[in-house]
Amino acid sequence: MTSVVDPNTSDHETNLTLATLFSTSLEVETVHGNPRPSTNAGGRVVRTAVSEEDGVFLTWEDLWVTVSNGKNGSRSILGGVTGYARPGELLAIMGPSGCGKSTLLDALAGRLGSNTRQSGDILINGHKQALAFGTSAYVTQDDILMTTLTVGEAVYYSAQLQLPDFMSMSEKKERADMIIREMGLQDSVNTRIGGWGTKGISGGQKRRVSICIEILTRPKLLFLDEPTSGLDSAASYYVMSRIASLDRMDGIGRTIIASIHQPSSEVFQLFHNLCLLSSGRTVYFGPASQANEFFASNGFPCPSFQNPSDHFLKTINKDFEKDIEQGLGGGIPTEEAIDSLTKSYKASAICQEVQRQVAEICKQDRGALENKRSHAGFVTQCLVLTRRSLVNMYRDLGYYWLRLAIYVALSLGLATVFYDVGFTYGSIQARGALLAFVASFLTFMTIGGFPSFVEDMKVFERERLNGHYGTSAFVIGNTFSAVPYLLLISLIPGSIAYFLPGLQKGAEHFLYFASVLFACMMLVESLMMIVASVVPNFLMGIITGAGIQGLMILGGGFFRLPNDLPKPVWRYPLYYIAFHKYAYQGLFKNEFEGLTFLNNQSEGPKTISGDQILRDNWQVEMDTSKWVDLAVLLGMVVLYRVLFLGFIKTKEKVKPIVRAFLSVSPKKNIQVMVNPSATPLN
Ligand SMILES: Nc1ncnc2c1ncn2[C@@H]1O[C@H](COP(=O)(O)OP(=O)(O)OP(=O)(O)O)[C@@H](O)[C@H]1O
Repeated sequence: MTSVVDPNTSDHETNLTLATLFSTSLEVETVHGNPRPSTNAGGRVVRTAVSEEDGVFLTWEDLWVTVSNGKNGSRSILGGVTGYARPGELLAIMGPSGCGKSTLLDALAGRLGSNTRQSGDILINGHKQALAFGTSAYVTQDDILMTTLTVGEAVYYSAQLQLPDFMSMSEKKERADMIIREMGLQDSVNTRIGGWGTKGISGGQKRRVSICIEILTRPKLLFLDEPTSGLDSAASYYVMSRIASLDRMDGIGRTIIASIHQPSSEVFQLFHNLCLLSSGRTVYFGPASQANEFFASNGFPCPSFQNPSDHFLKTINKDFEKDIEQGLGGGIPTEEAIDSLTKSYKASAICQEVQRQVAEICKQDRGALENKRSHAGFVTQCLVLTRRSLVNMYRDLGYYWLRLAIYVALSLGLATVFYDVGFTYGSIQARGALLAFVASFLTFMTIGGFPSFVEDMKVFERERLNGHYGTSAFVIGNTFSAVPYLLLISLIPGSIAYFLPGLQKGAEHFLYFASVLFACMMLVESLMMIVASVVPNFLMGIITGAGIQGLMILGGGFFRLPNDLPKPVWRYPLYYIAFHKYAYQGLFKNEFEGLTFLNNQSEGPKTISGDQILRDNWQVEMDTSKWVDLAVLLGMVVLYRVLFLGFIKTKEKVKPIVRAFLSVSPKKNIQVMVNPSATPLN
């Protein structure tokens, strides 16, 4: 087996060869609006004449990522990988499934999960800098999109949110239309994206919508995790060539890093550099055009008529060891082939050149990358998010319409059970039970919207990490868009449950009743949004939300009267924290104040005033008016929303601190690795 470095070549000659090797893939071509990919007649990638000045230089050196294996210690996912990405170049990360491509992208983009540990240096323009929140754009492997929107709406709303205010609406729309056309989605502009239960566009089209949204602002640093999955070979080629040609739009060099599974030979020619991984180890990092030669010189020549990328992946895929041993690997076990390639790469001049490039990039001081991208102003963001959320809520049957139908059915049930309660002594208990049911159970059912909240949170997290808008704008948009729907639910089912049983007459009394119902539903929604931001899982979130509400209902002072509540915990502080306390007391005052109840006893009729019932039966605090209770409820709505905002902001702030805390020195990592088969070569 021969190495790519000829031992007879002098250092000077080696450097010259490498200089040629690295520059052959970087021929400069000035392009005049040519939409074709930047390959020359020989099929070799050429670099367009772009400015590197404003571009982003990304380097990573000896990067390790490990995850805890519970009692078994740690497992390394990435083992000491080194590389770089420069403006005007497209770096492709390839390797068998599970080799660590997404992990490398996540590490570079600063988005590793909290159960991982990272070490090594990742520098942006030679500086240690936290990415995310707008410094880069990342098209993740999952397409997290608002399923109710059409392709056109998704991209237009995104354009309005991301593009700066100095661009007019028509300019923003023009940019969105252009990107939609570039990604070949013009025929699906009016098709809904679709999701669970509703078929919309195909998986490949969703991939392209995700890419459209992230390239709208022409980010300087773009990460793409499998951008071509679900696309046919022609679509893959066009999508990748559009991505590769992003530079030409304004002549600024873009740094693009994409993980890719099965590039056709045409797509392969678009790559400037190739990073080939196997079990987290670097098998090859260098010019894509030289990878074939590297494999051939190490005894793995690409058979004629075979796509080189297929050949590379077959050579280093050990997941199907038996088949490969029998038919494809020429008798050499894959593990051995990988070890040999990895060692050969480490010893090669290509590897040395990569390290030299990394050191050179780090030496040049280009200044840290600006954290703030110019995007739409705060007011525009709030307005666009409110409008988008209103449309989403209107079209998502599960968000409010199903709830409205169930509320109508339930209020009809209440109306029949409590129909015309009258003014006898017996009606006192009936009125109390009816009001408590409304304040507890009708509001409790708001948790039915939780799956939709979780979907909203997922979209928010993706857009937020990519810096599309701020957290406050999201909370405001989400709050205001819910108002009309909750008003509808408070008024329609509310009036059925109020008038048919014959509760206290008068517009003021009904409006108060509907306002309390509205405030309670807003509160439960806010509570569930807080839960969704902490527990983004349907089942666990619903159980958590239901549990919290169950405790508040118990301590609210109806099922056990206030004076009978056990003092520790239940009376102090839960009774005062539970919004149900204010809802029960407000509704009771609204209902009983001013009414008189009659008891026909044998010794003659006896009356009892509403005030007396409030004091003696329900133990209501009579020194405050019902309006104070409503004001407390509305104040709680604001407080819960502020808490929601606080939770998201704290999560954003705490995550990088936890990440930094978990990043330990490489040596420590090597020591904790217990699985020798996963130990990367040094
Ligand atoms: N946060 C994590 N916790 C535990 N294991 C993880 C974590 N992240 C990644 N892994 C494991 O690391 C390995 C590499 O995962 P990664 O997603 O990076 O692979 P990949 O090359 O992108 O795969 P694919 O091409 O199939 O998407 C997998 O075995 C995966 O299970």
